[in-house]
Amino acid sequence: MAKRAILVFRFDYKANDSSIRELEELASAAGYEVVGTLIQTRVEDPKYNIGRGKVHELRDMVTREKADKVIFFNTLKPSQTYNLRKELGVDVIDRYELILEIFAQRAGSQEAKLQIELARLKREVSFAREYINLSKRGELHGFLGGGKYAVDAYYTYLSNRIALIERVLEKIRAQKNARWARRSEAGLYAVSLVGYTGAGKSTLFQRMTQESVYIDGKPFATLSTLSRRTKILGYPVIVTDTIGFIDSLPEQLIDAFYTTLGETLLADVVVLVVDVSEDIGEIKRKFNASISVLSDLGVPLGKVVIAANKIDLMEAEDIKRKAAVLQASGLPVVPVSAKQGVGLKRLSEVIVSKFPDKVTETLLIPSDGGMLEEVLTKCKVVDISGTWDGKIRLVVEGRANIIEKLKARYREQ
Ligand SMILES: Nc1nc2c(ncn2[C@@H]2O[C@H](COP(=O)(O)OP(=O)(O)OP(=O)(O)O)[C@@H](O)[C@H]2O)c(=O)[nH]1
Repeated sequence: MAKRAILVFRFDYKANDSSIRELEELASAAGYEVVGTLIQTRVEDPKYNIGRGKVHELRDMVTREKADKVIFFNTLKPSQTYNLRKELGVDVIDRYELILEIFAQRAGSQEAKLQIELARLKREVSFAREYINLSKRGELHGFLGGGKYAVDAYYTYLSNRIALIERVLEKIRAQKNARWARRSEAGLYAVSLVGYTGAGKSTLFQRMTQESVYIDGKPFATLSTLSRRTKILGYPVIVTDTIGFIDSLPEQLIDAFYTTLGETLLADVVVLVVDVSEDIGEIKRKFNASISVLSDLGVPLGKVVIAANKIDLMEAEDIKRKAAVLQASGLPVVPVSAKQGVGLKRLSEVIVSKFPDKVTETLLIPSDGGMLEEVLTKCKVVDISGTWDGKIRLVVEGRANIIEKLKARYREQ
């Protein structure tokens, strides 16, 4: 049975609907049933984050709705979490921990698991710091029980563990880079799908690779990077699906997920999937968030193609209007429906037009031996014919260095 959760929002000035919607989506992605929402507009209360009167209201709501958990939109200080738990008698977490819960549920690879642990530990460190400060000021009041010595020891343990995990992740990252280098050496162009969570990356990935990945319409369905080999208009390609972006993702989480997103740096083409069925305000907000993540990663915008997705849900006029908004960014925009397979040919053409170092060459290869198979896996064959002396004439397109190597191979034979 789904756990019952109450969502709490404290806004400084006025309520923000998209923040409310987003936390609801995150909570349901983590498997909670949202049984109540409490919103307050006021400055932060140091003890409970929300006002004391609201805490009483929240306690009544927890009892009435038989809630198991209270989830705060606002980042809670450890002492606030402690005070709220004591007052409410149920577990209290914030948005950061909720995202970690989702990540932990979806983590597949060793790398993803380590990244999540790292993010958790970093949060713990900031908690331990606050414990130390509170204990110095003599304000612990039985909070954490263990006293200053235990907290110091715990702090050291956390720091050592963080350093260790960072070293392991560094190694995994280096191995990945080497793998990518080998792929491009094998002639494969690399295409990465990126975008705001829920934009339809996994659906497009599945279309492009005709293989099934985990899709359930919930945020972060794709946690660890997924790569598949396929052909786009005849070119051998590695397509990679990446974790969904989310704006105002806590900075420590962005750090922790660098390894996953970092791969997009190495792609030849980055397809930014945007859900254009949403209203213009949402489209702009999510588009800007995605572009800023790409810039943070150092992805040159010249590599980026926008797939304006979910046009099956829209009128022609609306598609035009929204595509124009995205085109204002100066990036190429292709309207598509990943779900219904509309616009994918045009998308493929734009992707291929961005492949770097592309050359066309004619090769003459013997009809025996494995050479034909090798050529087929490494480049696009534009034309194929037989010669009078039993050889095969191939017109091929592909990466310049690969075709050079193939020609050298041929001369050797
Ligand atoms: N109508 C419509 N729905 C789509 C289309 N593409 C994707 N969807 C739906 O949108 C939801 C999210 O799609 P996903 O492919 O899981 O999105 P994602 O970007 O991979 O999301 P994360 O993995 O969470 O980052 C699913 O319910 C899909 O069925 C489309 O072209 N049209």
